[in-house]
Amino acid sequence: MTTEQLVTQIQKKKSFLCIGLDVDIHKMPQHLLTEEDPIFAFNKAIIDATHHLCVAYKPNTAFYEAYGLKGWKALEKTINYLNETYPEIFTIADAKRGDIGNTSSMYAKAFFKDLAFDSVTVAPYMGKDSVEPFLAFKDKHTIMLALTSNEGAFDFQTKKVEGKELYKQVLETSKRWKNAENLMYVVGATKAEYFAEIRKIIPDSFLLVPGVGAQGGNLQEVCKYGMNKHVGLLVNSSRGIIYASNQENFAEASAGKAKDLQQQMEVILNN
Ligand SMILES: O=C(O)c1cc(=O)[nH]c(=O)n1[C@@H]1O[C@H](COP(=O)(O)O)[C@@H](O)[C@H]1O
Repeated sequence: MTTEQLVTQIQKKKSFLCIGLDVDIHKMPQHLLTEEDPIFAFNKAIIDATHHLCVAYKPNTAFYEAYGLKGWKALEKTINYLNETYPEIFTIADAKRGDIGNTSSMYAKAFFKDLAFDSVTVAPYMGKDSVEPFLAFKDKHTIMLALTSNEGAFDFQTKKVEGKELYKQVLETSKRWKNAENLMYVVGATKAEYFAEIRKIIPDSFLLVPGVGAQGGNLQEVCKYGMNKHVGLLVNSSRGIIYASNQENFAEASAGKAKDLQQQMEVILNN
């Protein structure tokens, strides 16, 4: 999917919501456990109930890898279902990959070709040759960790190296890489006070913003400092939406939570 197509969807749906499909079989409605593939059954129900309220879904691969082959199969069924049924949706494999060049090429192939995701999250730590293999894919997007939502972000990312915070160096340096137009960045919603500085370095890039909902990030604050003229934000909530209820009506309850966020986004977009 191109960035222009993503922007069109945001304008059409009046939403820049990304729903995180972080499935934990202990938290899902227990009546689904009798299904042949409970993880896929859960995802399908959530997707069918919420697809009109969001523009992206983000399965975090950890929640699938934890269940071995069955989990990977459910991930494959989920991305195929999204691509076949709702091709207008932007898909994110939250895998946080990155390795020496030839290994990164295989990771890129796994998520962009075999599983046909629109984007994948990547760690910047190993540098240019670990990220460029992902950037080589046309109309695919590499979402690089910049300033993450967790407490540990202060261990390295905000530390100054040669007078400048590491996350700023990540942003400035990566802008010069080959096919950098395919880069997006992760900035945590819990770090709203950093968005203005970040926008000075990357005014036009899309930002994936996790941390609204269960981690306590504030949507209005994020938008105030992080939004650009093309919106430029994908705000993610996972647990806050998908575990709204573990009863028979779980999908409806998730749609209610998604609608709450979508309506707040609509107000922001109309202002
Ligand atoms: O890359 C991510 O998506 C990510 C980066 C980050 O800084 N913080 C963060 O929470 N995430 C992911 O975003 C999701 C947040 O989930 P909830 O806290 O349940 O909304 C999880 O899949 C996290 O792994």
